[in-house]
Amino acid sequence: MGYKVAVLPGDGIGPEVTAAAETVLQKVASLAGFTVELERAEIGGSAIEASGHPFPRATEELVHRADAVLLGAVGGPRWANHPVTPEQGLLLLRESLGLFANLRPFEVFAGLESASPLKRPPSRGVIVRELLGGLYYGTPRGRGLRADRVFEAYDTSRYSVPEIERIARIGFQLAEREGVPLVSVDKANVLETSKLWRETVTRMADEYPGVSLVHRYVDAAAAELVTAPDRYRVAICENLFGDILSDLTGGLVGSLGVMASATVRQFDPDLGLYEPIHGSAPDIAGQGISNPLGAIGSVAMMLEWSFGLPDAAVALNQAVRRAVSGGVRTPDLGGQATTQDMTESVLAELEHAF
Ligand SMILES: NC(=O)c1ccc[n+]([C@@H]2O[C@H](COP(=O)([O-])OP(=O)(O)OC[C@H]3O[C@@H](n4cnc5c(N)ncnc54)[C@H](O)[C@@H]3O)[C@@H](O)[C@H]2O)c1
Ligand SMILES: CC(C)[C@H](C(=O)O)[C@@H](O)C(=O)O
Ligand SMILES: [Mg+2]
Repeated sequence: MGYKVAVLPGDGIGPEVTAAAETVLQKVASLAGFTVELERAEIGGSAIEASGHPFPRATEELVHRADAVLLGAVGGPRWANHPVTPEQGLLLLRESLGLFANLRPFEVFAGLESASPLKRPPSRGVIVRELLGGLYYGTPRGRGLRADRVFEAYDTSRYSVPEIERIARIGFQLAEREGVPLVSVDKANVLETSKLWRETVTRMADEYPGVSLVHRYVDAAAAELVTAPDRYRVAICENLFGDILSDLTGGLVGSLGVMASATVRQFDPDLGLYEPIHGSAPDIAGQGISNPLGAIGSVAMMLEWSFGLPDAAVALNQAVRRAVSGGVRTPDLGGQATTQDMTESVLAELEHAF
C-alpha cells in the first residue's frame, strides 16, 4: 500500500515538530510494510512571505490530492497585523477540506503523572470539537463606526441542525465504541445556538440507547474538567468551547506539547487533517527544544483514521509511551532533552514495537 501525505510545516516550531513526525512516519512505514510519499507546501506566515497569501492555491491543490494532511503550526508576532493573518490560512485550509470533527484526546502518560498539576491526574478522554462553525465562520463579522459614531467590532455564531447532527453523531459513535457516557457541553442557559445544540443532541439520544447522555454548561464543565476529569471520556462541543477546553486538558496532562489531534468527517478511513493542538510557540522557536510528541501522536491518529492501520497506531503509541517512561523529557516536561533526543528515543522504541 502507498499513501500520499501533504506536509504543511508552517511557522515557529511547526517545521521542527513536523520534521520529527515525518521521520517517525517513514520509520513506521518501513516497519509496517507500506510506503508514504511526503510532499510539502507552504501555509501561514511562511506562505505570506513566499506568495503573499497564507493559504496559496498550490497548497490547496496539494491537500486535495492527498490521503492525509500533516500540519505543524501557524502564526507569530511578525504577521499579527498583516491584512490576512496566518491563522486565517489555517481556517481556510480546514474549510476547504470540509472536515468538521476535530478529535483532541488527552492522557497522562505513565511516568508523567508528576507533570500534571492535579493530585489525581486524569486517565484519558477526548474533546470532540466542532471545527467548521460557530464564531469562527459565522457572518456578518467586521468592525466599523455605528450610527452614533462609536467604533465597534462584531462576530456572529451560527449553527444549523445538520451541522450539529453530524458532530453529535461522531460523539455518540465514539461513546458507544468506548462504552462511556457522552458529555455534551454548551451554554444553553444563554445562547440561542446552544439551545438548538442541546435540543438536537437530546433528540438524537434515542438513536443510541446504549449511550447515556449528560449535558453540562461550559463554565461548569471547565471546573469539572479540573476536579473530576474522568467524567469526560467523550465530550462534544462547539468550535470555540472546544478550542479552550482542549488547551485546558493540555494543562491537565502537563504540557500542550504532547497534545495531538485528528480532524475527520466519518468513522471509516478517509482524508483527515492531523495537527498538534499547540501553536507556533514563538518563545521557544528555533532552539530545537520543542516537544514533538503532539505531532508524533497526530501521526498515530493518521495511521488509524486515514490509513485504516489501527495496529500500527497502537505500536507507535506504545513506542511513545515507552520512550517517555524511559525518562526522555523536553523542557516543557521538566527535562533537558532536545526535539531530536525525544524523536530518536521514539524511533529506537519503534524497533521493538513491530
Ligand atoms: N494550530 C495552530 O497552528 C495554532 C494553535 C494555537 C496557536 N497558534 C498560533 O501560535 C502563535 C503562538 O500562540 P500561543 O503562544 O498562544 O500558543 P502556543 O501553543 O504556541 O504556546 C503556548 C505555550 O506552550 C508552549 N508550547 C506549545 N507547544 C509546545 C511544544 N510542542 N513543546 C514545548 N512547548 C510548547 C509554548 O512555548 C508557550 O509557552 C499565535 O500566533 C497563535 O495564533 C496556532
Ligand atoms: C490558530 C487558531 C486559528 C486555532 C484555532 O483556534 O482553532 C488554534 O488555536 C487551534 O487550536 O488549532
Ligand atoms: Mg487552540
